[in-house]
Amino acid sequence: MSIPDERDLVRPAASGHGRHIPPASLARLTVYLRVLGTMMTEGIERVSSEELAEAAGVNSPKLRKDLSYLGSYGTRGVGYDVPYLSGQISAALGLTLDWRVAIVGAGHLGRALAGYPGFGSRGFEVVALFDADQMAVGQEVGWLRISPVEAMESILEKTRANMAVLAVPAEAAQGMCDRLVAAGITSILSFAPVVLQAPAEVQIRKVDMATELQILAYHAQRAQVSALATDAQARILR
Ligand SMILES: NC(=O)c1ccc[n+]([C@@H]2O[C@H](COP(=O)([O-])OP(=O)(O)OC[C@H]3O[C@@H](n4cnc5c(N)ncnc54)[C@H](O)[C@@H]3O)[C@@H](O)[C@H]2O)c1
Repeated sequence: MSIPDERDLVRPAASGHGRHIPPASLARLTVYLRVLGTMMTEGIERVSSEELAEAAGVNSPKLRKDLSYLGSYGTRGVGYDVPYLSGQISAALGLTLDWRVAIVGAGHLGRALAGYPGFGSRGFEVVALFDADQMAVGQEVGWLRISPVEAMESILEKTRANMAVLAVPAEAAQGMCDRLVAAGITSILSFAPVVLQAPAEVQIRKVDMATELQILAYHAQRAQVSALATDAQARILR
């Protein structure tokens, strides 16, 4: 490992807490958190910003900027304290809270999410899985049993769910969103390909793989065009 830069030691700075973190930085913080988690399992206690940035696939000025949103700054020659920084990012992302997730819709996606073992270690516990299909109700997915959507409100209360995932068809999404909001859920991740309406205090995140693929295709096409242009220029100069 290289010698850590002393600016790398992260200290809490009261002024930084509660600052708005831009979405791109927020996304990168989750990557730093994952990298730091791996470092902790490897017993690494300190890391320089260059090493952390390289492991996360970003440049170190960007990493420093992202960490500045946590109210963190460093002191020359020490490096980041890995467990401390990890705790600091977790706190900023709200992961030290108890997130109890209910999944609505136990089809292909809902079952895959409910059966994924990786959420627990990242602070999310799937506590309920609902479906409208009576044939699906009662089936086991991992350690969960699919509950009837008719009983959703009482089960949300009993399980103290505070976050929901919508994995229902588009036509059912708004109705289920309304019921979740009426039941007090204010954080919803939706996979349904539809724009959902909800009060301003409700956070809705939409996951749209098709959009992501389109963006990927756009970048791939631009890279191709630029490679062709470079090639053509090289031919002319030859
Ligand atoms: N965002 C993405 O990248 C992405 C990818 C795949 C699928 N999707 C979307 O995710 C959703 C689920 O996809 P899927 O492949 O799992 O579909 P699916 O048909 O396999 O599952 C949908 C499930 O929802 C249940 N359901 C229907 N109405 C319901 C209601 N009111 N309450 C509770 N359950 C209800 C159905 O019985 C079914 O089990 C769809 O809207 C789909 O378009 C999004």
